Amino acid sequence: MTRTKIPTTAAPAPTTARTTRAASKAKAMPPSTTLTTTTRSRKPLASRANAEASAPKPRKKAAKQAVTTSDDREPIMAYLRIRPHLKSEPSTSQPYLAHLSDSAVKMTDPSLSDPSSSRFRTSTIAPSGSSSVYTFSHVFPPETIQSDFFVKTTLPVVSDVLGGQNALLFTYGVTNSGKTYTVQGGSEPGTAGILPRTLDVIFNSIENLHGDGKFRPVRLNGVEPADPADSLPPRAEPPPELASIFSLDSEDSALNDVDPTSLTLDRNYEYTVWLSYAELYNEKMYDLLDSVSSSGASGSSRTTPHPTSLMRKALALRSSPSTDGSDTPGKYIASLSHHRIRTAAEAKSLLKLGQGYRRVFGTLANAVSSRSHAIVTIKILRTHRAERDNITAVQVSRLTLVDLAGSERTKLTGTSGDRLKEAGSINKSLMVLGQCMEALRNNQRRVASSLAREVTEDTRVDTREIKRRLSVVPFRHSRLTEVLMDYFTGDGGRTVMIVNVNPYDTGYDENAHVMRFAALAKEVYVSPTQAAVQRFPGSIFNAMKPESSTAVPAKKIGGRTTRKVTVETATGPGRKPSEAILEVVEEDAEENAAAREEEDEEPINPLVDALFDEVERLRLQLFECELKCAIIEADTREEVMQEMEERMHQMERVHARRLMSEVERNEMKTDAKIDFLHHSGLFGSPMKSPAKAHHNFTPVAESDEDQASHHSEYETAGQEENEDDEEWAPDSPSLRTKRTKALEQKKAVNPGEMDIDDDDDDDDDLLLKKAKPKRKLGVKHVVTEAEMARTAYTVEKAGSSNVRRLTGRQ
Ligand SMILES: Nc1ncnc2c1ncn2[C@@H]1O[C@H](COP(=O)(O)OP(=O)(O)OP(=O)(O)O)[C@@H](O)[C@H]1O
Repeated sequence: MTRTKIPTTAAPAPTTARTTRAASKAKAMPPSTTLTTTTRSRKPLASRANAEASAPKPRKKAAKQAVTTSDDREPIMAYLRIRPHLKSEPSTSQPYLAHLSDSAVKMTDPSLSDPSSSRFRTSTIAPSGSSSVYTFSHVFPPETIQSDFFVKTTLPVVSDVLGGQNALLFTYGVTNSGKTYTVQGGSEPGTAGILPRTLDVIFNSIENLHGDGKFRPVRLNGVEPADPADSLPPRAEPPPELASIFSLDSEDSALNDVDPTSLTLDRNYEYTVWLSYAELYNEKMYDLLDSVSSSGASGSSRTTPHPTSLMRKALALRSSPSTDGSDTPGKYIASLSHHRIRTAAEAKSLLKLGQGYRRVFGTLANAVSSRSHAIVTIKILRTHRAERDNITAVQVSRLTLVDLAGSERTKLTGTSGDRLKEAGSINKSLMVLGQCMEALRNNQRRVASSLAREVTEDTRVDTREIKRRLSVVPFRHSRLTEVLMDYFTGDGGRTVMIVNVNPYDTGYDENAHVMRFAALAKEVYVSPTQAAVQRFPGSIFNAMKPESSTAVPAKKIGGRTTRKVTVETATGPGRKPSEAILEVVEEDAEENAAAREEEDEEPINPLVDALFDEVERLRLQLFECELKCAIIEADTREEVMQEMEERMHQMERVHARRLMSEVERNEMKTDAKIDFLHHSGLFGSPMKSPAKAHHNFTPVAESDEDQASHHSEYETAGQEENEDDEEWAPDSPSLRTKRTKALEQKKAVNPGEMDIDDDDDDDDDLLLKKAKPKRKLGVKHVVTEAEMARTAYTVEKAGSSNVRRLTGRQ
């Protein structure tokens, strides 16, 4: 195995930790400015965290001098990863995301090019424009391989953590966009995700630098003496009944997929690595490595249902005490188990076990994809070799990796009932995360503009005035933001956001929201240089009780949710299907809410809290209404389209029939006229006697057979057309008979005079009359060849002009 040696950042001197913290606090301000603070006032309400994150604490004097340029602050790093189109998925149209450059993408609303397409749209909110350009720290095209992605996004972070800093890395994106693939990886060799690679790099780097594990991490940043038994993983395999139900396969190729990268570390230090794995499901925090207890399967037959009881407790969040050597307003998950790991393979097995439990509970909840946020925390305890027995010299750094659940597409997944509630919880936590980002960014901007005014106008700005204008950052309105808040308040360390997007078949609107979130997040500034190195003064440490003795409630806690679920076991070829009845007991986390409130240093304002709850409730309602509207809109559009299409077809058929009958009628009329002229002897031969002329005229009124055939034709056409059509059909049999009768009467009254043309009110005949003056029968007249040709041309022209008039063509 070849290893790449990469030098890591130099370890910060432990003695500077406090100074750096203070400086970092001041750095949680707008880009390029910072303000040194010396005092810490207590903040009212829930805004304390916000104020600490964003508000400057200017000294009353020399505020101007305190404003200095800072180059060590950076915005949240935002990386975009575009998911490739999978062969297993149906081929779709072009992606709506175009890769412009290494840092920019263009998103084009597909409904603009294909208005009938509804698969992309789930919202009735109009898009802001036809296309938008979004910029990121780096954009990774679909063909990016896992190792390249890891080196560019995560390796620097791992280096920081080994160097004594904290870091947060989280993935954000809609369902099916590739978040889990990015974090955990695929099943093919070489497709390990950033989490297993991180473990590989850590253990490659600390080879021969392992500490003896005398101390273990506790709370957010604390340490305590380790119990020798605690330092071993609790169990390497899941309970047998769960393994049989869900076929957890230990022969996973992902476990053997090892990243060879190694970082160069300071060899004066010894390291121990600790792992915890929690999930946030329905706004409740669970320990995935220590929260499932199983009473063994009682049934002996595989075909008969056997009861299994699964119990897990929701864990509370508590404020990190300042005695842990940090005044970071952070929260930690009380009673979350930390497991010491010695090899990367051990860590991967533990994670696999946790994923198995996550999958178990996810399956019990009928989830088809990750419906919970997974939080993996790797803590590294570093001790100088010269002080390996001194607990006060232990430094703690942590890397938190969060695989966020995708936002639910209610329209496309038909979410309802419990699923809607679950989706509501996910959306709530993601929404609050977005709100926090927005509030932090706005606060930082306000502070920046106030300080800029102070510098340019050389006037002192009232600090209280600045604080008043800062908005509350609602960290406490979701467990997710609560547990991550110390990263966003400026003290946490480097924060990396990975945005996953599937530009093929997921909701355009949802992806547009994700992009907007990313755009917002990368404008929030954090302090990557803040060393989370902790040194504990002996007096402080001795005054503290171990977390395990205070945090773990010994008594049985009420308020549990118990439900029975029937699960069909995994079946394979030759295996009979079997069922298992699982009793799932979930302790209600609300039980601990009172204790949680007690722990908070200051009570929250109930009015503000209630207002926030109301805002969240209304937003959720708005979201649901939008989805309902989208569904109704889509259905209505489809109905209207179908109706319109049907009408258009009908009109097309009617017009086609009209046109045909008109053309036929004109042809017949023209033929009849020419025949009439022939029979009346006007073409080419002298006019015969009037009696003969009359005799010759008669056949023009068609034979009975012809009349019958015409009659049936018109009847058929008449059935299909409007009644009006019959009126203006001048050659209808009835009209023809009338005309013949009138002609005969006229002849009887005045046999010497008879018009050749009797259809005076017809346009065509008018034209014909113009071309050919009336002639009296009995007058000897020879029609010349030129006259005949002119007449034929005029008749033809009249017929085609009629056709043009009907079809509307020129
Ligand atoms: N970069 C990639 N290369 C190849 N396949 C990928 C890639 N990203 C994702 N996939 C595949 O796409 C599918 C969905 O990915 P994944 O499960 O990671 O999505 P997700 O965002 O975690 O979804 P959910 O939030 O519902 O859990 C999986 O089959 C995964 O293997």
